[in-house]
Amino acid sequence: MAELQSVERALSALLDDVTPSEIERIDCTQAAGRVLAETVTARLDVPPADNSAMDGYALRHADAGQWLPISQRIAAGYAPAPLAPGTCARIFTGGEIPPGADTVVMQERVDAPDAQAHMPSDIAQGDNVRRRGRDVAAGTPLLDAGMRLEAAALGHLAGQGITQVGVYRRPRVALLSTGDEIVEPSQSLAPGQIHNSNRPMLSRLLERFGADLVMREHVPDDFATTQRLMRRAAECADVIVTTGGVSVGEEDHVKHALESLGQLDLWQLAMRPGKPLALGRIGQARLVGLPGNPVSCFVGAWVYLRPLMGTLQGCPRMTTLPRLWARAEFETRTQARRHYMRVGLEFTPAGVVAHAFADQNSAVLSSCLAADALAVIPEYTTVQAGEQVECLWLTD
Ligand SMILES: Nc1nc2c(c(=O)[nH]1)N[C@H]1C(S)=C(S)[C@@H](COP(=O)(O)OP(=O)(O)OC[C@H]3O[C@@H](n4cnc5c(N)ncnc54)[C@H](O)[C@@H]3O)O[C@H]1N2
Ligand code: MOO
Repeated sequence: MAELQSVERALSALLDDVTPSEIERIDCTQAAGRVLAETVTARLDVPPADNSAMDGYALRHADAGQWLPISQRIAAGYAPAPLAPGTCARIFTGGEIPPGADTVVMQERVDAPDAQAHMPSDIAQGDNVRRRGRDVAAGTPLLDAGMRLEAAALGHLAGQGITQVGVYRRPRVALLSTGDEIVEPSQSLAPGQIHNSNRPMLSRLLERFGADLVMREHVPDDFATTQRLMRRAAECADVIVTTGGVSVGEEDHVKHALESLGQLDLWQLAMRPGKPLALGRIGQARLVGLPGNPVSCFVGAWVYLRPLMGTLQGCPRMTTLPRLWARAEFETRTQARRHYMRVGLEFTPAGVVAHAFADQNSAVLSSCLAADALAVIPEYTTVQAGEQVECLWLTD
């Protein structure tokens, strides 16, 4: 039997000479979830001028403790006039501080019976003034290359009046589902058949990882068709993901087709689930051959496809999953394969607790439903309930 390869070895074989795809300029309205390919420098101060943090009155701090005539009214959106000495200005949240004023008093603290207002004396200079450039100063770095553009980053870009950004092209992925027994969810099952549950599950995970799914095909269990569809996939995709057909059976054609078209880099891993996982390449395209069992696909996607998508998109954060320690609410024992157990995490005041779904068989997709993390149980280890286990947090 072939020697089992470590997950680390497989990851380095998979990622070693992978470089980020080309850069494209896109509209910010289309940029959610994309990976920034350039450092963005702020060109504007945010806020662009000193403004009020409260509805109230703007004054010179030197005039605190006095009755002051109200010389102007400043709503947000309008340019103020300079503040006449010895007066105050009615001002609203977001209104620009008039030249000459340096402090705002919230209206709840002000007695203003008619056109005059009494300012309290216990105020500090600068109170309730949001200074120009407090959030972002023009000329400073705003966003770093390699970050995924999510809500706050998109808000920051808009705050700068930026409408286009350079991002890495999304990796093109071909998803091939092998197996004569596999039928679409819309079809009813004949004896021996099962529905294709891996395809929608992997499609969703790949989309979360930033992939552009350019081909989805069912591949029957014959060598010539497997070879033909894999060749076609290599022509249109950066990454070919196959499911099933990588084990040792006579109907497992993926490895042979891969060897005939390109090269098999690595096969047979010391991990559970996912032992027969195959890695290789056809021309420029990478191939990740996931075992057919749904849990092997789910775990394989998090452990291999996420780092691959991250590397292709120039996003270092996606190449590893965040790790945390949790108290095991279960017992388990491993042999020669490292076990990636699906666990739900409970965040308690006393720490994080990991609950494992009772049936951890690789054909039992139910174990992934409430999985927040993969508890990584090393080879030849016994875990007792109450012990700490290291978990990989399943986050985009
Ligand atoms: N003699 C041996 N047999 C097996 C070994 C072994 O070492 N020696 N390894 C076992 C392990 S571990 C795994 S994992 C499986 C993986 O085999 P394959 O990758 O060739 O996958 P298939 O046989 O095609 O399918 C496995 C299982 O998953 C079901 N499946 C496949 N595709 C889908 C899909 N798209 N949606 C839902 N379910 C799917 C398929 O019907 C099978 O039940 O091999 C073991 N055998
Ligand atoms: O390696 Mo298989 O995925 O354990 O069942």
